[in-house]
Amino acid sequence: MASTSFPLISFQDFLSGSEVEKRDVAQKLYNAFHTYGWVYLQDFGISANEIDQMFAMSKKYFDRSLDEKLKQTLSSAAVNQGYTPDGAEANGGTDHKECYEHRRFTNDLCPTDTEVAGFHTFMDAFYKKCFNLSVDVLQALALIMNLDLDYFSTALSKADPQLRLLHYMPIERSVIESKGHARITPHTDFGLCTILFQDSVGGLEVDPFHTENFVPATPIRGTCVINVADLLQRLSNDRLRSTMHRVTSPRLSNEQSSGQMLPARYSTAFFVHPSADVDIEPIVWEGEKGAKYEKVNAGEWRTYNTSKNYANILAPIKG
Ligand SMILES: O=C(O)CCC(=O)C(=O)O
Ligand SMILES: [Fe+2]
Repeated sequence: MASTSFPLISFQDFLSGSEVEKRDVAQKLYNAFHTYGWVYLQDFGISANEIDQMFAMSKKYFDRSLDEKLKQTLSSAAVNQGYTPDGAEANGGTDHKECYEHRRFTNDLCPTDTEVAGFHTFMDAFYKKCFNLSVDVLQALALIMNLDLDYFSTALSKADPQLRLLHYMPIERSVIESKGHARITPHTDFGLCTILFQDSVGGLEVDPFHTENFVPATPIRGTCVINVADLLQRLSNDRLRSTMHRVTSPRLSNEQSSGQMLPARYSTAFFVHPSADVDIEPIVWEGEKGAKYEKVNAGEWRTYNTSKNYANILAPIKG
C-alpha cells in the first residue's frame, strides 16, 4: 500500500481480540492521535460495500432540486438538523458545498422514505453503526488515558451527535484554488472526534504538526479517517491535538491539466459529541503544570460553535 500521511490501523483486534491485542490497538490509536491528531482505520465493522451504499443514498438526496431540499432547511443551531445550501457555512472563507445533518433523536427535517426512497431508514441504521464505532474508539482511548472504561459510553449515553452528508458540486479548479475559496475552508472540528468517510475523488488535506503545511489524506477504499476535535484536546489537556483540515482541489497527476473541472465529491462525517449535560474539563496527568482549559458544558459549547458556523443563515447566539 502507498505510504500515508498518518498511520493506518486495523481495528479488528480491538473489536474481537484478546486483552493484550486490544491494548496494543488502543495504544497505536492513542499514539496516532497524540502525534498526528489523525488516523486511518480499517476493519472497523462497516464494510466498503456499506460505505458505497451510503454514498449512493447521499447522491440520491442531493440529486433533487434545490427547491425540494430547501423545504427542509436547517433552522436552529441548538437542533442542528436538516439541509444547508451552498454558502450557508461561515468559517472565514467561501466554501463550495451543500450539506445535510442527520441525528438520532430529532430528524424533523429529514425526507421520508417515500420522498427519497429508503433514505431515512438507511441513515438511521448507518448512524447507529457510526455511533457504536465512536463509543468503541473512545473506549480504546479511555484504556490508555486511565479513565473508567465506560467513561465515554456514559458521557454519550444521551448524546445526539450528528451525521453530516457533504456534497461538493463540480467546479472549476481555478475557482477552488483562488484566494479565500475552498471546498471547505481550514478549520478544526469542535466535538470529541470525527469519523470521516470520503469517496475516491480526494482533496482532503490536514495539518498534523500545526505548521500550515497541509498534507493530503488520500482516500483509501474500505477505510475511514478519524480526527481529534477540540473537546478531546481540552479533555486530554493537549496530549491529543485537534488539527486544522480543509478540502481543496486534489493534487494534479501528470496527465491532468490545471484548467480542469473538478468532479463532484461526496464525503460523510460523524461528529461525536457528549450528552448536552456533560461538563468537559481537562484531566491533568502527574508531571503536568495544571489544567490548560476551563470547564465547559458540552451542550452550550456545541450550540455556540454551531451558531458561529452558521452565522450566514442563523441569528447569532452569544457565548
Ligand atoms: O469533506 C471532507 O472530507 C471534510 C469535511 C469536514 O471537515 C467537516 O465537515 O467538518
Ligand atoms: Fe471538519
